[in-house]
Amino acid sequence: MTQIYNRVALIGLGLIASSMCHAMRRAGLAGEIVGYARSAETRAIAREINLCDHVYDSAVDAVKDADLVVLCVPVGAMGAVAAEIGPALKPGATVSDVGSVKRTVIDAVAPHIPQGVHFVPAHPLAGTEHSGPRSGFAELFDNRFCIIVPAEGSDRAAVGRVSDLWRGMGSNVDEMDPDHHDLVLAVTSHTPHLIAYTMVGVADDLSRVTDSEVIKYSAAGFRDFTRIAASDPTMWRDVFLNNKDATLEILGRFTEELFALQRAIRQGDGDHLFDYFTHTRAIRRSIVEAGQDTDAPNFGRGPAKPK
Ligand SMILES: NC(=O)c1ccc[n+]([C@@H]2O[C@H](COP(=O)([O-])OP(=O)(O)OC[C@H]3O[C@@H](n4cnc5c(N)ncnc54)[C@H](O)[C@@H]3O)[C@@H](O)[C@H]2O)c1
Ligand SMILES: O=C(O)C(=O)C[C@]1(C(=O)O)C=C[C@@H](O)C=C1
Repeated sequence: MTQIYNRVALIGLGLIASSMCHAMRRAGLAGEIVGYARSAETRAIAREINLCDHVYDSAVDAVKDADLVVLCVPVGAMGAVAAEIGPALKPGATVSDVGSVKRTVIDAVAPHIPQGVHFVPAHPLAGTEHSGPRSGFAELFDNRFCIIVPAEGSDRAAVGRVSDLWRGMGSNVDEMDPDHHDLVLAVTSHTPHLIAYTMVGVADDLSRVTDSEVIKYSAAGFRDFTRIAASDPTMWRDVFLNNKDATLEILGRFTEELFALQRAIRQGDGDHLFDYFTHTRAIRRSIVEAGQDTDAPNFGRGPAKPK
């Protein structure tokens, strides 16, 4: 693979940024990778494990000479980071991000991108429940989608280079508009996380269960279903605060379906349950066949390292 950027700066050095470092190095996509994280502890870890070629103590210093700057912070922090680095960006550079929500991130970041700098928002549909600079691995993006969300009138050459970078890191690339992205992700990612967090909360409410039995008898169902509830609370707080309308819409639909199933159970309506499960099983099986599933490489199988 050939080098795409001379110098890439990653702001925020957690799971996604560290995986990008490993994946870019694996394919030789960047001449130099530099980084910045807000906390001194994260910067120290990044230096200790040689995550980047250089870790700066300020975001402004990190982005100064970068050809590509990728914002890898929680979505609620994107606007403030963009405001800080905006004046230091090199003319002709590209700013991208990896945020899980696109509309509010674009609205928060775009006003801080100076004339002559390109903005190409992106979202890799790949992650694990782990976070921090030690949790990344080169294969995270292999065979996963990265959704590019270019603004109308974006420089196509800049969009093309960001797309090539993600392809070089192993991803398949698609483009979407921001509102459609946020609705799709509300169904496929955001609401499932909320429900998983809730299921753990329900188990915790039954303290008799949590005290010992949830651990002792934790069946594969509970474990599989709630793995994602171990994910970072800051990241997920920000996702819900920034994708309010779409997640509330999907939650409303989810609740309606749940009530219908609840009624079927109360009324002993086995036909309803059977038909519903038959239909949804077929859909779930087709997802497995399409490869967008836990059977796909590395889905949720990052190294189980603490933050
Ligand atoms: N984890 C996933 O599964 C996943 C998948 C795709 C996209 N994303 C998105 O990627 C982004 C990063 O997520 P992650 O999983 O790498 O998180 P993470 O918690 O592993 O890392 C976040 C990093 O940002 C730093 N940070 C937080 N606030 C900051 C600020 N104001 N200024 C500078 N640095 C700051 C933290 O110190 C940390 O280093 C988020 O926007 C998230 O929505 C996450
Ligand atoms: O596998 C996981 O742990 C994830 O939650 C990854 C996941 C997802 O929901 O698929 C989480 C958030 C993202 O923005 C993209 C990917």
